[in-house]
Amino acid sequence: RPINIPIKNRHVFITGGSMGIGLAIAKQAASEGARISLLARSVDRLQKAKESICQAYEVEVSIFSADVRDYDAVERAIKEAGPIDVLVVNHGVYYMEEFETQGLDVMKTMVDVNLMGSFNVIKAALPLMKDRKDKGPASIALMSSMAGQAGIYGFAAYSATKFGLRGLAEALQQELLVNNIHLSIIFPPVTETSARERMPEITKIILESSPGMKAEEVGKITIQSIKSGSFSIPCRLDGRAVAIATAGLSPQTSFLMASIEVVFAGLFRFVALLLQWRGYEIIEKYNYSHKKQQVE
Ligand SMILES: NC(=O)C1=CN([C@@H]2O[C@H](COP(=O)(O)OP(=O)(O)OC[C@H]3O[C@@H](n4cnc5c(N)ncnc54)[C@H](OP(=O)(O)O)[C@@H]3O)[C@@H](O)[C@H]2O)C=CC1
Ligand SMILES: CCCCCCCCCCCCCCCC(=O)[C@@H](N)CO
Repeated sequence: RPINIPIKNRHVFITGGSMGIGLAIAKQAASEGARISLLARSVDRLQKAKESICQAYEVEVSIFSADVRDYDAVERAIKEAGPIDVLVVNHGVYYMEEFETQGLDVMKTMVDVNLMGSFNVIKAALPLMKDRKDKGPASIALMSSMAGQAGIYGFAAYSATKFGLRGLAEALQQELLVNNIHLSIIFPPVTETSARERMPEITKIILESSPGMKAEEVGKITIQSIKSGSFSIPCRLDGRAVAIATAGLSPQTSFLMASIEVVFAGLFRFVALLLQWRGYEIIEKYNYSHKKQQVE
């Protein structure tokens, strides 16, 4: 069913809100009159983020320093912040490398921060979210990635964590229906943020056809789509196409989008196969010209 989730005068709590996409989401929510809480590790960056929001908008901003891997620290922060109406689980780390050479310690960091960290945040926030004053429709939004809709060369471990968030969102939505809490999951393409982007050559070539987005655009779309209760949130036309191709058994709050998914399912599968074809061609050419062994 279609749903409306108000933002104005409500409490929006954003993990990883001190920079990049999280800060852009915070600024968009602030511009729409929300009370903001930010959680991240570096106090310095949190302070700067708070200043930059308060300079532009007259809203209350609270900051909390905690590592999402530390459940007790997360719980303390959330209890201090008070009942949450919109929880944006945005924190995340990414390291792109072939699975074979990437260290297990690096993979574990991604699992611990991206997946376990998200469990910690949601688990700590749920009791307070159920306790929210107005009992109006509330939201939990998870930050995935287009690499959480499709596996891409060099993203093996990262993709696994971002695919994981989708399973979490689909299952949790069924549990939280009774509490009028609505799940969203965002799938941005490569976004210009401060984070360093070292990646394999092949990954670079595959991503060449997908231009970068600005964090501000992702922030705008995220808040706008949370308000309209969208479950899957693609960020651009290409993302929309991938979302239709990978709709699977995910919920859909828009009758229009549901109809498009049903009618064009076959066509979008065809387009997906063309994309794979092109991707595999890139990989085969690269391997051939670098004289890597190739199985026919
Ligand atoms: N940039 C991109 O191209 C894309 C990014 N994404 C996803 O969007 C989200 C944000 O990415 P982006 O803005 O680029 O990232 P940034 O690196 O710019 O910001 C990450 C934020 O998360 C916080 N953070 C990182 N680790 C922890 C931790 N252990 N505990 C608490 N906070 C933490 C950081 O603060 P601090 O370090 O101080 O803790 C910071 O506020 C991530 O989930 C990412 O996977 C998805 C698609 C594309
Ligand atoms: C052989 C397979 C071909 C498939 C083609 C699909 C094309 C989609 C490109 C989308 C790129 C999204 C990357 C997300 C980056 C991210 O999450 C950041 N953290 C890293 O920059």
